[in-house]
Amino acid sequence: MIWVTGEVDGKKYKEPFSKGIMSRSLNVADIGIERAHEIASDIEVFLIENNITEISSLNLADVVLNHLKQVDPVIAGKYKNWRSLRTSKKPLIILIGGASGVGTSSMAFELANRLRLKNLISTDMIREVMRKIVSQELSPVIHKSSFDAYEAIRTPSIRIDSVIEGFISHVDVVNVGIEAIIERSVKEGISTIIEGVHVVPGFIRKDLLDNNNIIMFTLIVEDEEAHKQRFYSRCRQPWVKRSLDRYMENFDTIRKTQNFLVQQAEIHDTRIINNVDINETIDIMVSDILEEFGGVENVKQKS
Ligand SMILES: Nc1ncnc2c1ncn2[C@@H]1O[C@H](COP(=O)(O)OP(=O)(O)O)[C@@H](O)[C@H]1O
Ligand SMILES: O=C(O)[C@@H](COP(=O)(O)O)OP(=O)(O)O
Repeated sequence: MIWVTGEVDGKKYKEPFSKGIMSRSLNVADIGIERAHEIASDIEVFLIENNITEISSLNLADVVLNHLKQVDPVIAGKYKNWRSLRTSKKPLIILIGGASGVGTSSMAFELANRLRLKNLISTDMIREVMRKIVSQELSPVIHKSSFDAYEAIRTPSIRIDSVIEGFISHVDVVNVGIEAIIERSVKEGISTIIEGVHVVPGFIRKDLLDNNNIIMFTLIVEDEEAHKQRFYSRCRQPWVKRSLDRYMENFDTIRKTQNFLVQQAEIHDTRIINNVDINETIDIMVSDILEEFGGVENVKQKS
């Protein structure tokens, strides 16, 4: 048996070396699960051949890194960045926004798996809690969807486009919940992914964005037909209760919200990803995250 030792809050721990845990951590460097298993086995053989029965997690990471450098320097670089990210003193907060149907929940789930993050929050759920607290009379817009909130606007229209006005009023309320989750994640030191249509560039308080390891993505589906197709595929799943007709009837307003999200992302320098291929989207997100935070000690470097 090979033991891996470590220390948390001054307390020492010891656990058996597991090829499963190691290959999952290697997968973060984007090498595929089979290759990750092979490398984990190679590392085990190396430890056995060198009569190592106990190794600290830090030294183990060095063994892995040295091995990866011989196998593939690019993978070694990604693994190194990932290690820095894991040892960062600030939690990582990933925000994924995009109009209804573009794939924010699917991509957030995939990303959580890839980065081994356990805290995944949907803004639809934040909104649902808010709906129980804030009556329809007080805030009619949050009792609607983001794309038809304009139907609930009571005040005289102040913007040329009422759909966008409704969208802004709707998001503005849910955004309070998003900020609260960011604050709590920072306070507790928990890395978190927050996803949904309510993640809009320019809405989240600047001080929160500036002082923490926060990265935001705006997902889009450029092609209209492909975007429609996403609703078909979502509604085909037997457990999904949302009606396809409702999204098809509101498709034009959903596209308008997407245009607004793109505008906001451009103004606020947020990465826009055309979410066509799942793997490509994940690769872009992971590489942006590693690039932005992989090499830093704790807080994002400001230019
Ligand atoms: N890159 C992609 N390629 C193909 N299908 C996708 C992709 N991203 C998401 N989907 C599918 O599109 C549908 C809508 O995705 P979902 O994550 O529910 O969107 P959202 O949360 O943004 O409304 C789902 O059936 C999902 O499996
Ligand atoms: O408000 C909105 O645009 C959608 C967002 O959810 P997703 O389609 O992104 O999951 O919520 P809905 O009211 O349709 O349940």
